[in-house]
Amino acid sequence: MTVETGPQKHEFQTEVRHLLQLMIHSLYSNKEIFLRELISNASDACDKLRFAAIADASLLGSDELAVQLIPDADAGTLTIKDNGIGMSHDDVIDNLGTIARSGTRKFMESLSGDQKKDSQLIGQFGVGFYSAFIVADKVTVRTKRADAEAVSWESDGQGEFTIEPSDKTDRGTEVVLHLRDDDKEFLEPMRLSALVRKYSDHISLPIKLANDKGEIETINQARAFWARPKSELKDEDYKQFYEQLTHDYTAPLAYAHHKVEGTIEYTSLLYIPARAPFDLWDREQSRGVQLYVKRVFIMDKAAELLPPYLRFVRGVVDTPDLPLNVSREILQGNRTVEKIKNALVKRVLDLLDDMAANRPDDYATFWQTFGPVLKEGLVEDQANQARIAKLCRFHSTASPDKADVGLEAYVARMPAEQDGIYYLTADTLAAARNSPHLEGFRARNFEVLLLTDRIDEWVVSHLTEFEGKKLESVARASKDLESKIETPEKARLEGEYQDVVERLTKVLGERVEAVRLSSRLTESPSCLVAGEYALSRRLEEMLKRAGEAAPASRPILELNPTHPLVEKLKTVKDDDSFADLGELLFGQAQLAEGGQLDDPSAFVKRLNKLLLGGVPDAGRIIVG
Ligand SMILES: Nc1ncnc2c1ncn2[C@@H]1O[C@H](COP(=O)(O)OP(=O)(O)OP(=O)(O)O)[C@@H](O)[C@H]1O
Repeated sequence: MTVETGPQKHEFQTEVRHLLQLMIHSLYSNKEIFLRELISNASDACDKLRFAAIADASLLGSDELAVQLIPDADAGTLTIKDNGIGMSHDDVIDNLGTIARSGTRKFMESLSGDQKKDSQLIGQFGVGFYSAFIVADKVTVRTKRADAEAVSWESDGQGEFTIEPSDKTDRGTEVVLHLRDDDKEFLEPMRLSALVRKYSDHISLPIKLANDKGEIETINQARAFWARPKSELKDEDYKQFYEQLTHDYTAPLAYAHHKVEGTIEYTSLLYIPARAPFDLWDREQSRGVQLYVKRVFIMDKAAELLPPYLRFVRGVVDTPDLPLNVSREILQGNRTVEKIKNALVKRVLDLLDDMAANRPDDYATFWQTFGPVLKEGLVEDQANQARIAKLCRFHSTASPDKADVGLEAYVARMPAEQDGIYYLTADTLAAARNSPHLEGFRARNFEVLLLTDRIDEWVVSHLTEFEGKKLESVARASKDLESKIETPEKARLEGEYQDVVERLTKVLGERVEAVRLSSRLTESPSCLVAGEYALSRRLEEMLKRAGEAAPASRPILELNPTHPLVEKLKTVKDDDSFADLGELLFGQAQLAEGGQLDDPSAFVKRLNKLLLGGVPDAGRIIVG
């Protein structure tokens, strides 16, 4: 029997193979980013060690945590060495052979072929290590955890990797890149220093490199960025730190840096990004700012420091007022955390107020990207509801193409005789713009907000007034609206139509609560409105589509007494013809608001009958 010795062979997970191929072929003109990714991993590894050392101080020893770059011109290798947490045999297999992240597939789907954009995606999806293969045709990783045997991992990035024991004795990881012939530039110390300053200057860990005289120097700033005085920092620095923090290479829209001393002490540096992360809508995804306690990294996404509706905010919070061994459990319900959180919410809202007031174009970008998320705050954060409401922007009949109408501006231009803030909810902007419900409001020059986000229906059920003005749906039978749309002819028309209304109520039976004349319509023949206390029609429709049992409320059918089709009803004596026309008016009212017909085929049959000349012809039927 032979005992197998030497390196163990493993195959890469299929996805890793694809990823490697994509990476190598799509990023050759932006090669340098590999250094940023590997330094970032090394720095994370040191953060992890520092964190582990909170429970076991012996881990830290006397060494300063640092990253070292070691170019070796003779061997043609560049080594990125750290004395961080290191990896065990199993860690190596898990981390450097598979991609356990759900983000990977999305990453690959997001690759656009535009190298600049694609290189920016890499860091965001947690696939940074593999960028080593952009410049290396072989990568060797030697690594050791304090509590495990050292291992050596090696691969040419083709489909397999090997693992074997290593003689490394000190804790940490060395990533040795066997540079391709074309990529030997990354052996030059000048080039390496320039790259570190470009990408990694604000990593709080020292990054070291030997100079021409062989002396080891720190080549970056190596100080916690947020702990530096504001006066020392330029706009550019804030942007660079943002890139390092988020791997998002689109400049942020705004940032705020504060040092607070008083009953609670903290430093916060908060950013509003200009673009949404791919998982913004995934409510399961972790989110939040980084938490440090006395400069020691504690956790990456401390969700407790900001409410969910501000989950787009990125940044860092550093406080001496929490214990170093703070866990997520301790964060929950902690009073210090609660206080910091309230203060951070104010800071973010201040930042947004300022942007809205002084930089409307940036604010428009913000709103387009994160508006629907911020709106959740109207529901979630009662205490700040009024402030959030001011920050919201909507489409309206006065601005149908751009969501740029704020409630303050709306109220400021309301005509004297208007006293509510009117809105219409619909599935699409097109449906909203063309809704028959708007006709009467347009005719009277009352602006109507057009709400088409899924969340809007929920929002208006919580935001019931703004600056003392009630928000009112135009698709609701509010008495208030009724009185406004009164016309002098109303009584006369009502007399004229009494018979039609009675007959139609009989035809439609259980399906409607009532039939009545409308003066909100000026062009369309009919529309449906919800009773004053009923669920909104759209909410009901949404619940129905989601398979939920919506409390069955019946709509009110309103008829436009000046429309020829409605006028025709008065003259149709034959009951069947009357029913046909009545059903069609009811059906089109359902369709016009994006609803579903109860019996579409019957509707189509009736429509065809009328198209083929069966329009209840008053003359003929009277004669008949
Ligand atoms: N120098 C290192 N020391 C210890 N572990 C490392 C090191 N480099 C990589 N790893 C491990 O390998 C994993 C995969 O690294 P990779 O760069 O592909 O993704 P990531 O670092 O998790 O994601 P992101 O780049 O978004 O931070 C890391 O999560 C880490 O556990």
